[in-house]
Amino acid sequence: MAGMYIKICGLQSAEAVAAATGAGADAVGFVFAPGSPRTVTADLAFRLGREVPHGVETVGVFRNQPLGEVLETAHRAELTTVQLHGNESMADIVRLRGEGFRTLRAFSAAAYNALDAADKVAWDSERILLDAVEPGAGVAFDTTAVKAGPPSGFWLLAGGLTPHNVEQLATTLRPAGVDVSSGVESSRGVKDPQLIRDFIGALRALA
Ligand SMILES: O=C(O)c1ccccc1N[C@@H]1O[C@H](COP(=O)(O)O)[C@@H](O)[C@H]1O
Repeated sequence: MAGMYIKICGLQSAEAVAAATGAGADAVGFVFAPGSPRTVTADLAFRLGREVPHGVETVGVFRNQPLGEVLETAHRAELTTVQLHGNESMADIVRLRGEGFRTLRAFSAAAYNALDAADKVAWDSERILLDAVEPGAGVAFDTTAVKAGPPSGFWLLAGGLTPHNVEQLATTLRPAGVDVSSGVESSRGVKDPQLIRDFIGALRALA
């Protein structure tokens, strides 16, 4: 698991960013999706992003927002990466890449399984994330969906991960990486630096 990609999402403080990057996270996430308890402004994400070591991705999380708004926020916050959690298209991904951003496209396991064969091939060539139906709610991922036919390319596992279950789920499902938010919080929307370190430590301890 030493090579597993780890993203810690929904950060709102310098302390949480330091806990994630200090423990060896590959990516930190800032939520811009409306209605989340973790939403930040572009200015705060920019300031927090300045504390992130070179090589660690700074990911903005969006959900069904107009692409112009996504681009403006991503440029203003100087993000490296845009994560899309709604009905965004492959054309949106191509446009974002053209503007210099890396991308992650999230699907619920059920939505991914419902893709037709051609769409699956297309999305498998992108970096994708498989999540619970309600992202950011600590709801467990439906593992049966992936056991039937996991993506063939780079994919992240998310949804209800914690320091206690991540090693077992990652070992069983074999994603390229994992993404967590609720499972490293002391209460909804409030990150716990020790839980962040425990989560990363649970994976990094395994060679
Ligand atoms: O974290 C949020 O509030 C959020 C809101 C809207 C879309 C995505 C969101 N977060 C993503 O949800 C998973 C983490 O889920 P969990 O809380 O660990 O169960 C991760 O992909 C976040 O980027």
